[in-house]
Amino acid sequence: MSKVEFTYFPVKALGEGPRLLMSYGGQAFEDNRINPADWPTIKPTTPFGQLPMLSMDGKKYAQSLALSRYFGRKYGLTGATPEEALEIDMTVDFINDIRAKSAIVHYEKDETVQKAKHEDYSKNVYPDMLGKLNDIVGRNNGHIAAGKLTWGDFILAGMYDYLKVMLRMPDLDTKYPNLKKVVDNVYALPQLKNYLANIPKTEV
Ligand SMILES: N[C@@H](CCC(=O)N[C@@H](CS)C(=O)NCC(=O)O)C(=O)O
Repeated sequence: MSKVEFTYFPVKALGEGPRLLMSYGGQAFEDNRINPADWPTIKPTTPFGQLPMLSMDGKKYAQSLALSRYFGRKYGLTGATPEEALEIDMTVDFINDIRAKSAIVHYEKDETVQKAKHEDYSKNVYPDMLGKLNDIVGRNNGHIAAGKLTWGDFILAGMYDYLKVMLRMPDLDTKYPNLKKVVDNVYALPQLKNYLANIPKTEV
């Protein structure tokens, strides 16, 4: 296999799941964190005009969840049965739904509308979704599905700090404590020690 290069912005967000998974699997990769000022030049060279992107064996691949599922398959993290794989997929999709809801608020340009949306979602949307996710993790032994470590745990762990910012919920750890358990379980994996010791600390 030729050199593997992973390209994303200098944040965790949608890139950290795949980065963590590659590190877990011992996959050497060039961790290309681009300067946002260079994005307009890079954009036309990507499969869908978006990042993250994985370059491997002369091909370019995109979509953070497809990349993560691919590494999950490679490293035996997709569950033991099609039903376990389904359970992982559905919970990852749900996490992504939470992220998408928060993005509706976060990227609203009108400040007054944004404030109103944030208040509405904080009361009527986030508690239900986060409560459900918290309960799922509670039933799965500190994991998002199948009662064990799967690629989906890496998605939640990689996105956790970003979610806190997007949800404007600095107290996420204490409000929905099971979510933090998933993060802690992933970040305690010995396979990640080297990667975690060497990444920028301030980014989300
Ligand atoms: N569904 C895609 C979404 C990718 C995406 O929205 N990427 C953003 C950064 S987080 C992006 O490339 N934005 C720049 C643009 O669209 O020009 C994935 O999960 O990879």
